[in-house]
Amino acid sequence: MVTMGQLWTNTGSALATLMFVYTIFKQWFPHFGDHLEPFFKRLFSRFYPYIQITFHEYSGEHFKRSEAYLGIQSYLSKDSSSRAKKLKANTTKGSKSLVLSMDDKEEITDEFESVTVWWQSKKEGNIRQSFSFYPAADEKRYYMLRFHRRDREVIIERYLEHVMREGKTIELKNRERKLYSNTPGQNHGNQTKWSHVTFEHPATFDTLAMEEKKKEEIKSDLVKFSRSKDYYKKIGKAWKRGYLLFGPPGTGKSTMIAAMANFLEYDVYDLELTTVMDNTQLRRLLIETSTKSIIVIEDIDCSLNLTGQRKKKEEEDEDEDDKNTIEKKMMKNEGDKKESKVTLSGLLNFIDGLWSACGGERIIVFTTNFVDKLDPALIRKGRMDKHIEMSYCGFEAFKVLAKNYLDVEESELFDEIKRLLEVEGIKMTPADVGENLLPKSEGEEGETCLRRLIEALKEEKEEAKRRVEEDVKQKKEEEEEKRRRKEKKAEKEAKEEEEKKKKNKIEENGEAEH
Ligand SMILES: Nc1ncnc2c1ncn2[C@@H]1O[C@H](COP(=O)(O)OP(=O)(O)OP(=O)(O)O)[C@@H](O)[C@H]1O
Ligand SMILES: [Mg+2]
Repeated sequence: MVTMGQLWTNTGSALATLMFVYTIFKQWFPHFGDHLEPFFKRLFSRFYPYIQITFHEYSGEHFKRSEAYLGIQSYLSKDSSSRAKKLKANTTKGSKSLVLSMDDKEEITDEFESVTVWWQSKKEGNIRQSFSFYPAADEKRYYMLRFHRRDREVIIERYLEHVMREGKTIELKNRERKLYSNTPGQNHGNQTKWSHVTFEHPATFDTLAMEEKKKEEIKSDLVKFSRSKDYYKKIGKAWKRGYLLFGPPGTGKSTMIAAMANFLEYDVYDLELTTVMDNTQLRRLLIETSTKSIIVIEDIDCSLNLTGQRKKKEEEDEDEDDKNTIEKKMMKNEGDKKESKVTLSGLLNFIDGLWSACGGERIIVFTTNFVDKLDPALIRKGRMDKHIEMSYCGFEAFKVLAKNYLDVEESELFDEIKRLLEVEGIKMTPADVGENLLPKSEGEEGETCLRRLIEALKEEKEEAKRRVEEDVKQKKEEEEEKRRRKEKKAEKEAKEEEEKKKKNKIEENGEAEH
């Protein structure tokens, strides 16, 4: 009895012999071979159980490298570097490291859902006679995927998508990240355009001085967001998330943005609203941003520089309600200034209008020193989904800084610092703490730096006391001034009233005489 395996082996070797004979035959009788070729192909495909798909490096117009080819190259780079025997190393534009891929004519296998596939890197074209460093123009490279025809469904429906998705992820990981800023271009009239530099900020969540719990919460929020493509699709929401970072200057708002970008490996778009002419330009800038990016608007409360005008108005009308909303600022901006006509509604449209959904995965971060000044419409949940307060340095945050700056994790001086920060409640920003901890000369001891910090904290306490006293004094003076003005006003009004009465009396008397 012949087993199935033996049958396949026999058929395979019979086919191979037939192909060999056919090749010889074709060499001797080239014209006759043309008639037989379709027949042989049909015969061959009936018994050959594999399917092949080729992915050419250049396909279509414009001599652009095919996305599929590049995706496969990235996908295979992770496996080929450990499995293939002959590798090619390439630097590609915008990539931060070498990309290893298998060399021509190499083959590796891959497994997916218990299905085995074979990838081959191939090259076709004329063999050159002369030596040259450059590839021949007629050399064509391609990847060939081979799999059993019983696995057709798995491969076509799921494996190829998996390869493309993984490849894209590896490509994105390998790319050099960029920091974009919008500057008015000289060649484009007043149009503002994105220009970029390589993003190389060293801040990470490890170096960020903040309570561990808060840090972990933000990190898991970011991770959850970046993995929620399908979830956002399911609930019908654009795949974006808004963060509002607020707190006094020097508490690490900008540093946090850099840490977020490094953590998620996103690009950063630093949007300067004051150079944006109008809502149309704002929209255009948004459309030009790429996926996997953080769009940052720093100091949103003073992005549109109108505080001067606001002050004038306040001086004229003292009793005016002190509701300093962005909308008011922007409305005035629209009327008085020619430079920027970005309105609150334009900005809101930018955040959650239809345009914000193009391109996918984006984080929008606003920073401000004065959260109370912002219009509630701007910071409501859904627009700014997560509000993060960046505050003065606590003991836990100090420990992170001491470790980063001085490599000190324990010291007897820590108790005193803890007392000053927690019991005395001295407020010092992480920026100032860091400055005090920074060794000022080569070989300065960690202990010296810690003592300097203790001194600075004590000084800060005195300074804060002085500030409070001054504030009280100033408030008193202001109230006194206000009272005086009110008195003056009342006096003036009484005087006017008296004069009015006098005038009326004279008129009445005059009429009586007539
Ligand atoms: N939480 C922090 N962790 C680590 N370093 C910090 C932190 N806060 C501030 N720093 C240090 O202080 C410097 C200033 O911080 P940063 O620019 O992030 O403050 P900011 O809150 O953005 O201030 P501003 O409101 O003035 O823009 C940074 O270079 C950083 O080294
Ligand atoms: Mg900042």
